[in-house]
Amino acid sequence: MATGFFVTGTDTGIGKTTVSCALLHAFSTNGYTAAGMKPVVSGRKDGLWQDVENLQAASTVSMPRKLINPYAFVESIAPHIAAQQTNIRIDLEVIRQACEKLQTAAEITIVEGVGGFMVPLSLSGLSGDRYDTRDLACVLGLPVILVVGMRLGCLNHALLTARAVESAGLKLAGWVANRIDPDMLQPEANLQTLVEWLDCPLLGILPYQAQPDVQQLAQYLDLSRLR
Ligand SMILES: Nc1ncnc2c1ncn2[C@@H]1O[C@H](COP(=O)(O)OP(=O)(O)OP(=O)(O)O)[C@@H](O)[C@H]1O
Ligand SMILES: C[C@H](N)[C@H](N)CCCCCC(=O)O
Ligand SMILES: [Mg+2]
Repeated sequence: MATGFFVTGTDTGIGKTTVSCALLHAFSTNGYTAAGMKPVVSGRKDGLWQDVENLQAASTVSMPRKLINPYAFVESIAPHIAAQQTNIRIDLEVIRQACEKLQTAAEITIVEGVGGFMVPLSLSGLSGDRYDTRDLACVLGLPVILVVGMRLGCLNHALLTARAVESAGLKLAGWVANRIDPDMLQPEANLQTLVEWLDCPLLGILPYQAQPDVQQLAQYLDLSRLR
């Protein structure tokens, strides 16, 4: 099995952190040491970057903040715009080295992306200067786990993302159905569609929980299905 996974999703706010934390718990329940990483975060609330806090809390090893989260921006905006505003260049090599250190400290590293799979990270979008979260996943060279936030529109987003992962030359290790919308119509038919159309294993179906409990949600994940 791989020693790390890059967790991407169908959008921002669809459960990447929730699933990443559940994965960390699932791995630690299975006897692995596990470290969470959020290379780039934007959006500080009440003095905290909640994604980083949650991943840190779900990890079994204690690592320096700078390694867990090399880049943190205050405003809740696209990271390359936040980077531009603060004159900070997101350096993929810095992230790669931090990830490598986490990987030597823990048996499994779970890296949460930012937003969806093709979020700009470079300061400039002019051709030649461009890189995004897909390039980050490639630099880390980790197999990808796709979190699908189950709501109307997710079929298109999930299939586009799977195609982008594959055309980047990365392995899709599995996908997770996260029931974020309790009122979604035809959830089973949508789920079945993705089972048929996504060419990677379904690792679990996480139920809707008004107050998500990542330790409980971990029980819905079957790590033995990871490809
Ligand atoms: N299974 C679930 N049931 C109910 N609510 C959920 C579930 N999974 C996630 N949520 C809620 O949805 C919101 C977004 O989840 P989360 O922060 O994990 O998304 P994300 O994809 O990591 O977002 P971001 O793009 O900001 O990193 C949170 O309020 C979270 O508690
Ligand atoms: C602020 C939010 N929660 C994330 N941290 C950043 C999401 C970036 C999305 C960029 C985009 O695709 O438009
Ligand atoms: Mg998150």
